[in-house]
Amino acid sequence: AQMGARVVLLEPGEMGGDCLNTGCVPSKALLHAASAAAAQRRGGPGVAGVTPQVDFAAVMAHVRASVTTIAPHDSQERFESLGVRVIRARGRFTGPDTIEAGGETIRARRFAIATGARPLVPDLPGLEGYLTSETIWSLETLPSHLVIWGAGAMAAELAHAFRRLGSEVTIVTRSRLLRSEEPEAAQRLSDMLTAEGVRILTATPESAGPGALYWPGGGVEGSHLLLALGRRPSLDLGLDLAGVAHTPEGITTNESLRTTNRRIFAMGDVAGRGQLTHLAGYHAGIVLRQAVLGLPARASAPIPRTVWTEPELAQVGDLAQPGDLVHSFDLAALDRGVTDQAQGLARLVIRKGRLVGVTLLGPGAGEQIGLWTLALATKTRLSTLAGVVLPYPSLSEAGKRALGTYFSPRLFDSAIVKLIVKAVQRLVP
Ligand SMILES: Cc1cc2nc3c(=O)[nH]c(=O)nc-3n(C[C@H](O)[C@H](O)[C@H](O)COP(=O)(O)OP(=O)(O)OC[C@H]3O[C@@H](n4cnc5c(N)ncnc54)[C@H](O)[C@@H]3O)c2cc1C
Ligand SMILES: NC(=O)c1ccc[n+]([C@@H]2O[C@H](COP(=O)([O-])OP(=O)(O)OC[C@H]3O[C@@H](n4cnc5c(N)ncnc54)[C@H](O)[C@@H]3O)[C@@H](O)[C@H]2O)c1
Repeated sequence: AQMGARVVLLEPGEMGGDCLNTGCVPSKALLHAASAAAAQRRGGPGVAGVTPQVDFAAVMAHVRASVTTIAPHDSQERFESLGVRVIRARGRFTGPDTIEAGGETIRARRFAIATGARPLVPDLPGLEGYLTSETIWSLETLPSHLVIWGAGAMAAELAHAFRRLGSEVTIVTRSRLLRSEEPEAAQRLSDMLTAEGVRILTATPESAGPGALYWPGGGVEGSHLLLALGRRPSLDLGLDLAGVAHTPEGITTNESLRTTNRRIFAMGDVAGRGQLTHLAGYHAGIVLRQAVLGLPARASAPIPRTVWTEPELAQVGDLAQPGDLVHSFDLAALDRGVTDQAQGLARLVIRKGRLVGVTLLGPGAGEQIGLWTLALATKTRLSTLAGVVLPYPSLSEAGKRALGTYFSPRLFDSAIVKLIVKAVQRLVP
């Protein structure tokens, strides 16, 4: 709209979507309060830890206040002030270039589908009265025992937060915690959650009750059950009438995010290429270039991801494949790691002399991953990265030290280097 296009926005729910109302923003606000509680409980060297006094109603007030403080940015009023026509109704395609919303039929040259995803609720006997990422934010009292089914990013973050605020927490999972993340970093994070008292059980539930899951020979009974089994793309949009192909994983798109109908693009969670807010924002830019400016664009940038626990687990690029070189550095071996009693690691994946993936586990990992994302996006050479001067003493040095373990043997164990040094020492005055 700001560039002069005529734009209609359809939204039946809260403006701002999942991230603002039920995802990133409330979860990070909750984690912030949980971190304060953990800091009190932990204390520090020569500083006694104390039992935190948690006022859960006040914690949730902070969660809601965070949402309402950010909400004006995504509000109907703001979009209208920018010249967008906002219709607060669900859209459904009625043909290849028409969509119906709120009793109106809208014909358009271009469409961008960004309908997001909804929590996966499995068909399980006795499953009722459960919480999801959409309903957990209206809790008024701290759950005495939160059972979380699933072990992805949402489970890790919310287990962490509720445990630190004082709930007993049990995660029930069919595999390890954060199974799509780098295995050692995920295992270390899992061990840290366990050390804080989160119970992790491996089981395949066959029935449920209020706050409870049961499997052959066992089960867990808590006060509340949270489903964290992933989110399924919202596809009930009349896509077949519009000639838009899709699978249960999302709308089928090419690298330019075009669907099987040339007029229609898909972006964000519904495109089935990952579920992250910054990915959705990146997709929006790719679609805008084509739909508004008529320029070509492809979604090919490296996308970082962070699990916002303490320590944070941040990754960009590829995980190691057979044949890759993996170089790591432990925060405990770093000067700042020693002074700050920091736990974590930096791990680089090198393929054919090029950096292809980075994992950081540690304080501030989510902030530091930006630099590595730039390195991957610009295909920066390893030698250039090794030459970057970083502030001492910082935890960001871990990545550079990991790179050092790649270069050291090449520099210090090389007969050629030794010969050159000998010659230089003899010849240079
Ligand atoms: C607990 C939790 C924590 C998260 N934390 C993070 C995080 O820290 N960082 C991060 O990057 N991501 C995080 N995410 C993921 C992030 O919230 C999503 O990836 C992001 O919101 C996706 O944006 P989107 O625009 O694709 O979809 P959404 O934000 O889901 O927006 C889709 C919108 O489409 C509307 N809609 C649906 N159907 C129709 C229809 N037929 N017509 C019109 N409108 C329709 C919906 O009402 C909704 O408002 C988190 C998610 C959860 C659940
Ligand atoms: N910090 C972040 O960026 C952040 C935080 C929270 C959520 N999110 C996003 O929101 C979305 C939802 O989060 P999530 O953690 O629910 O999804 P997820 O896909 O990350 O994890 C789903 C978990 O459920 C398990 N699972 C799925 N089906 C199952 C079944 N039938 N039985 C047993 N286990 C099953 C999976 O093995 C996995 O552990 C994700 O796409 C995630 O990327 C992002």
